[in-house]
Amino acid sequence: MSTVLSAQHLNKAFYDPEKFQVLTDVTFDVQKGEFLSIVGKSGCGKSTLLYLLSTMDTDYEGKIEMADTKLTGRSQDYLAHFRNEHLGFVFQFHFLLPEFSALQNVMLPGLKLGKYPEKEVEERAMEKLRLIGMADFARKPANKLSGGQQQRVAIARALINDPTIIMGDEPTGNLDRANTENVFTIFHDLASKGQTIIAVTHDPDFAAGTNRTIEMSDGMIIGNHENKVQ
Ligand SMILES: Nc1ncnc2c1ncn2[C@@H]1O[C@H](COP(=O)(O)OP(=O)(O)OP(=O)(O)O)[C@@H](O)[C@H]1O
Repeated sequence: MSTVLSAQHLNKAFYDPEKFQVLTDVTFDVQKGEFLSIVGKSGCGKSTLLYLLSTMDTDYEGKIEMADTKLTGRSQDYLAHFRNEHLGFVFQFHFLLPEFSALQNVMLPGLKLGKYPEKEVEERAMEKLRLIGMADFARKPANKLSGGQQQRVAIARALINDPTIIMGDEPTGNLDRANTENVFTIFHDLASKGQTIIAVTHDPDFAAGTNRTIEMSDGMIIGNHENKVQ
C-alpha cells in the first residue's frame, strides 16, 4: 500500500466576525485504491475539510501532501495545475455544460490540462464514457440526459486525466436509490482497480459499503474505521 494523501493537524477557523473553529487537529492518511467516506452531522465541517483537501482553500494551519507533493504554502498557479493533473471532482450537482454533448463535457478538463492532442483527449473521453456505461450517449447534449446519466458523465469527466484521487461532495445527494446504487457500483469498481476515492456523504448505506469511514463531529475526527462488508 502507498499513501496518496496525508493530512496533518489541519486547523481551520472562520471569522464571522468572531472566531469560529470549524476544523480542529484533523489528521489522517489515505492509501492508494482506498474508497473512503467522510460522514457526520450537518455543519460538522465535512465540506470545509474536502475543500481544503481539494487545494481550493489555502487558508488553514497544518500540512497537506498528495501524490508525494507538499501542497501547503504553494502558489495558486501551482495548485491549479496540480488539481488538473491529480484531482477529479464529483459534486451533488453535476455542473455539466447543458448545451455541450456528454463527450465534449468529458473532454473539457483534458483539453485544459493540455497534455494530449485533441484527438487523443477525445479517444480517452470515449474510453471513460465506455467505462461508466455511457458510450451510447456520447453525442447527446447534457441537458437531454437524465439526472443519473448526467452524474455518470460527471464521473467520466472526473476520470479524464487519470486523477490520483477522485473527491466527491455528496456525489449521490441528488439521486434516487437506483441511481445512487449505480454510482456507488461505479466508484466501487474503480476503487477495486486502484482508483482512490474520497466521498463526503449523508447516506449510511453508501458509507457502509466503502472501505473505510471517517466520522466527524464539531470539526474533529471522532471515528476512523474499516468497513467489513464490501
Ligand atoms: N464561509 C464561511 N464563513 C463562515 N462560516 C462558515 C463558512 N463556510 C462554512 N461555515 C460554517 O462552518 C461549519 C461547517 O460547515 P461545512 O459546510 O463544512 O459542514 P458540513 O459538515 O459539510 O455540513 P453539511 O452536511 O450540511 O453540508 C458550519 O457551521 C458552517 O456554518
